[in-house]
Amino acid sequence: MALLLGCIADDFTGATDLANTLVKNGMTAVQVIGVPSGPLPEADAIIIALKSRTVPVRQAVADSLAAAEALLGAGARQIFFKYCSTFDSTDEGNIGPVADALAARLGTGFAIACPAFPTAGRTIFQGHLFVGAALLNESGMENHPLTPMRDSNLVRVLARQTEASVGLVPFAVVDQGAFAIRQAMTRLTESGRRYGIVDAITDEHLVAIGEAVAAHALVTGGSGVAMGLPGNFRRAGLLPDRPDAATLPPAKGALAVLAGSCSRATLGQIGLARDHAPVLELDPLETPDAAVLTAQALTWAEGKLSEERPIIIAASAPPDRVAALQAKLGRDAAGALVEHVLANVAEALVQRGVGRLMVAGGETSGAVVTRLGVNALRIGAEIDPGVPWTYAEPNGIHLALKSGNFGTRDFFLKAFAHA
Ligand SMILES: Nc1ncnc2c1ncn2[C@@H]1O[C@H](COP(=O)(O)OP(=O)(O)O)[C@@H](O)[C@H]1O
Ligand SMILES: O=C(O)[C@@H](O)C(=O)COP(=O)(O)O
Repeated sequence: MALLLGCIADDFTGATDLANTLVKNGMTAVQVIGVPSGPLPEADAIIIALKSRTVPVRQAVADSLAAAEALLGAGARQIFFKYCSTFDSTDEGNIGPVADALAARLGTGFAIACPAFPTAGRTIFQGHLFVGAALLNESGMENHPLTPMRDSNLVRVLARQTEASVGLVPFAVVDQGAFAIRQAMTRLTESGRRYGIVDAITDEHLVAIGEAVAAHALVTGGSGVAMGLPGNFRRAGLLPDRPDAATLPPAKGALAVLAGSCSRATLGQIGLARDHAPVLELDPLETPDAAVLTAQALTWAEGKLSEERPIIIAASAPPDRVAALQAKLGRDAAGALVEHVLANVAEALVQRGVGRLMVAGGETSGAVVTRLGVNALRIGAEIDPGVPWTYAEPNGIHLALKSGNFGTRDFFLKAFAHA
């Protein structure tokens, strides 16, 4: 099986989200953890999951270029740079600098930037990103612990992260389909734009955008716009029908949820789960000590592990408590403390028989998956848009990596009905 699409994702939940979209649209896809040191697995699409969303710019660029090299070396025909559907980044980056570096490596003068994901409520109109009915900067994302998003105008946000000039392919063009989009991109290129934010409100728009970028060396965006890419390979006769792309080995072992996301969605999911499953809420503000918090969690979990009902351990907190911990320790140290604790707990729980583990939060998932020594994730059935169960290799456990913002309120409970 020849590699068709080579993907670089800036966090681990995002990588799973993208892999899920590609599998649903008929590609086999494997998520590889970190820049691979050996040969890549066989698949139509490989998604290299990096933890590059919030690291220093220079490291994000170096890791992304190394990932691109591995994918190109394996024969990838197109490179997809996946970032968050809420465009999570800071004014320094890392979306702009990584896109710049990949564009230079691939020798391309233009790439789209389209994080839209209408199924999950992310739409773009006149360059402004909406989350449901709210502008990005009024959606709760303005309080994100690591990447607060305080401007919904993506042309402006991306322009702050790159020397290159950024334009817009507006709704009125996108709505006319692939040919019109292609013409608009040509006009942008001719007027010196190196990036085009592309409006999209429906899946039909995303499919048309996907078709319009068939010949692009580099595509950047959320998982939504990837839904149009398998069709390009199919039309080119490169992708056969793959009816069972999402089958995993049977799941076994005890159930657990670890939550490090402080998003509104995750806080709501924990709130609902309290009535149905044992929930431990860690308090890093009261006890900013990783060893003590880890011990608290493991003592609490004793005797509670079961194959029927998940235990839930959460560090998640509302914005005022997150801000208080950050004021005490600094933003990065606060995040790192909680990630370290949840990685410790994950490692110990797996040693104690947890075989089906849900992790809420992208950075949190990065810390947990790295600690567990996972090399690759095979993609299984979807629980909610953007979140599939996966099978971790070589560990043999089932993992679900939930973007903080994704999932219905009963997500933690219904997830295990699929496991
Ligand atoms: N109580 C808390 N105080 C401060 N930071 C926290 C707290 N709980 C979690 N965090 C940190 O917040 C960040 C959440 O980011 P992430 O896991 O990517 O979630 P999301 O998917 O919602 O973006 C992580 O770095 C996590 O360690
Ligand atoms: O595109 C998305 O929204 C997700 O795939 C994603 O990137 C998740 O990031 P976190 O919200 O930090 O988990």
